[in-house]
Amino acid sequence: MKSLPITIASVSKAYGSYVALDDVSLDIQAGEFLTLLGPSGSGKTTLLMALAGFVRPDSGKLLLADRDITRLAPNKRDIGIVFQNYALFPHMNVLANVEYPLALRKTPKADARQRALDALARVKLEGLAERNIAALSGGQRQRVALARAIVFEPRVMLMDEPLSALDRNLRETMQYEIRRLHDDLGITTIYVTHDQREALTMSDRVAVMNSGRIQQIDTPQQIYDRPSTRFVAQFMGEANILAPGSVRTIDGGDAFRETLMIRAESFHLDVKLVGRDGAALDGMLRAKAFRGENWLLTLALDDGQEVLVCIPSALAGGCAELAAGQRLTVYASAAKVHAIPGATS
Ligand SMILES: Nc1ncnc2c1ncn2[C@@H]1O[C@H](COP(=O)(O)OP(=O)(O)OP(=O)(O)O)[C@@H](O)[C@H]1O
Repeated sequence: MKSLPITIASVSKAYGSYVALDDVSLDIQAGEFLTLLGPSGSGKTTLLMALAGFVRPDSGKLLLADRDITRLAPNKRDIGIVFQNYALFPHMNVLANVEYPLALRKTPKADARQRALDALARVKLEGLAERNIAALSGGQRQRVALARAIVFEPRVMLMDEPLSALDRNLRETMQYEIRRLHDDLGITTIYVTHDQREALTMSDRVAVMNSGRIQQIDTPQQIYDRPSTRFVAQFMGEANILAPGSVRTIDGGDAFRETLMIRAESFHLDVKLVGRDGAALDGMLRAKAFRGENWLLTLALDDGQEVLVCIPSALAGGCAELAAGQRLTVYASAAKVHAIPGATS
C-alpha cells in the first residue's frame, strides 16, 4: 500500500463566534503516525473531520500529496476512518460490515470477500467472520471497525479516540496492536486522543493543541522533555514551573535567570547522583506520601512556590525518615533542567 503525505495549510474554522481552528498548519509525512493531543474542545475532532470531509474549513487548504482535497466529497478522499462512535451496522455480520466499503466501490464479490477475510486476519478476527455484531465485545467491535477502515487500502487513516470506550488493559493491548498494524501497512495515520500517555506511547510525532491552535509539534520525547510553552509543559504530566531566581546551580550557587521546568521524577535527594553542572532547590518539606512505586514529596521553597518531587522507591533510602517541617535540598541533573522559551513568570 502506498501511503501519502498530508499538508494542512492555514486552516481555520469558526462556529458562530467560536473559533474551533485558528490558522492551523501542519505537514504530515507519508507513513507517519501523528497524534493530535489536547484538552476537550481544543479542536482535534474538528481538524480530523475537516480531513475526512465532514467539516468544511472557512479558509485554508488540505492536500493529499499534491492533490487539493479541501472541497472533495468524503467518499472520494481515499481515507479510512475509525471513530469511537463510528457505528458498525448491527444488522449485518462481521464479514458483511468489513465488505461494505468494497461493495460501495463496486469491487467484484469474490475479490471483496477475500480482501475482507485478509483484513479480518490482520486484526486477528479470522474466526469471527460470521458472528453478529451484537455478539462481540467492545474490543472485538473496534477490531471490526479497524478491518473495515483498512479493507479498501486507504492512503490515509484517521482515528478519533478509538479506544476511549475500552477498559485500561484492553486499551493498552489495542494501542500496541494499532501501532503494529500501522507499521505493517505503513499508512499515514492521524490519531486523536486527550490521553498524554497514549500519545507518547503510540506516535512518531505529537501535535499538542489548545484553543484551536497547535502549540508544539515534536517527537514524544521532545514534547515531554523540552516543551516549548508553559501549557505543553503542564499538560504533559507533573511539571514544576519555577520562577527565575528560585533554582541555583550546584557548583557556584548562582541562580538560574530563566523560567524553568523540572519534572517531579527528575529530582534526586543524593547530590552524588547529579553532575556538578546540575541544579539545586532548597526548601522545607511540607508533606510526604508513599505511593507504592514511589514517594511523593512536597517541598515549599523560601519564596512560597511548591515543588513536587517524586523519588522511585528503589532509590528512596531515607525517605521514610524525613519529617514534615524539616529543611531539604533536592537536585536535578543539567539535562533535566529545561528553560521554557519565552515564558514569563
Ligand atoms: N457543529 C458544531 N457547532 C458548534 N460548535 C461546535 C461544533 N462542532 C464543534 N464545536 C465546538 O468547537 C470546539 C472544538 O471542538 P472539537 O470537537 O474539535 O474539540 P476536541 O478537541 O475534539 O474535543 P473533545 O476531546 O471533547 O472531542 C468545541 O468548543 C465545540 O463545542
